[in-house]
Amino acid sequence: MTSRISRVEVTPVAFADPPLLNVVGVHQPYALRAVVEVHTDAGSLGLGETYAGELHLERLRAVGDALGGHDPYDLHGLRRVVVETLGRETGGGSDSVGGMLAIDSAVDQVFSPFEVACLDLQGRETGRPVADLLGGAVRDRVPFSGYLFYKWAAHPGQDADEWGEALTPEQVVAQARRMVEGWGFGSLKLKGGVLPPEQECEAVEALAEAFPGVPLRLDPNCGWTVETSLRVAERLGGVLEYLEDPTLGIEGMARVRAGTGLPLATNMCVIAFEHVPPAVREGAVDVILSDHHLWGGLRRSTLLAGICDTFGMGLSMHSNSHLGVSLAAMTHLAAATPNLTYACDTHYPWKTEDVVVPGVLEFVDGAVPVPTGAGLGVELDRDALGRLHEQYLSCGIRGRADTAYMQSIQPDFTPNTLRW
Ligand SMILES: O=C([O-])[C@@H](O)[C@@H](O)[C@H](O)[C@@H](O)C(=O)[O-]
Ligand SMILES: [Mg+2]
Repeated sequence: MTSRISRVEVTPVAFADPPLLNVVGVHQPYALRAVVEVHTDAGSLGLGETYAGELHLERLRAVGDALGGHDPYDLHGLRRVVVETLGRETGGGSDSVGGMLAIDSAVDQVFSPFEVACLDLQGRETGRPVADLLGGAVRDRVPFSGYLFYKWAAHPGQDADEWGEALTPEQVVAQARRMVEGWGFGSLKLKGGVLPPEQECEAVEALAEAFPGVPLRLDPNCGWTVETSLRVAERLGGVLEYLEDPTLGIEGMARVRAGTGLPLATNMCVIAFEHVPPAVREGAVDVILSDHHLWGGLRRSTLLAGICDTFGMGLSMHSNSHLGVSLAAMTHLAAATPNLTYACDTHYPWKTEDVVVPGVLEFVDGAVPVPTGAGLGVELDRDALGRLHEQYLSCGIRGRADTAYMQSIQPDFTPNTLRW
């Protein structure tokens, strides 16, 4: 008899996050995630992980409540449940919601952790790794890039963390050294948009000198005008593997791309399927950063990969602060995506706490060996889940608010978007 979903648990957790700086402010002392568990009446379990802002949690719970009796192998039906549930929540079916973008994007984001959990469950039941359910692994290890951030030594009122301050080129190089020595990363990405572009160029040049031959990326999250982007592209043309989101919007990116031979990548102007046609038409980008949390799960991410392939665009992978369930899902997806040839982003080295049992997800020479166990190959550490849930309840943070947190420390701060 086909097993049916009997119970869904959505558990928000908070884990310690260092004061990483970006274009809109600084990371709060805790990052939030939601762990999704899908249980069946046959005793099977599947895991997913996603964002944990309050509205998103509400939507996850509404969908979770609607999933009782659903066949966990029916992923198209699962998507219909998400569409119907969110449609009801916004006062009608998605067809009656004007604009579509918000609702469609919400559907993808809410669908994603349930899809991942159902694939994990299917893998556990069939004894196959999730990569096998996505067409099979084409690589047995997935390279990630070391993700460097300008940062303060500590959150206000706390002792310095183990990474220390990184505000100068020398400190950025020291941070990179720690990443390379600790995790073996063979490529590096610097989060920019924090300091004037000349200073960020100096940091990249210092990295190039300290790590000859290592592919480098710079991502100012639209901190620059088109003119500044072109100036930076000229200066760093021989140094960067790609420049990520130097400026705002498809049109702005297309203007930069028309003036440089340096490949441009994005996780900001192409974040949903409807953005792909205008981006292709206008020649806005060379590389799209996929993200299964945003693009509607693992199978839709492989659809995006096919589209990139068709249009001759490169494919890389985006990351936000995340835990081990997501790292496992990212690794299976990347393993089963032939044209994902760039090292993937991950915030994983920045966290000190996790919800999965340690030992499966290890970085070896900058890559994560694809878990070979059934499903995602990771197990929940129930004590850790409980502890991080308690931390969520007590920390008072209910959504990501980098700008508000920065303004609580520097009241005159305004986001650096298009500042330079
Ligand atoms: O964690 C951060 O501060 C990053 O800036 C993140 O929010 C971005 O979404 C991301 O890493 C990116 O590549 O743009
Ligand atoms: Mg980016």
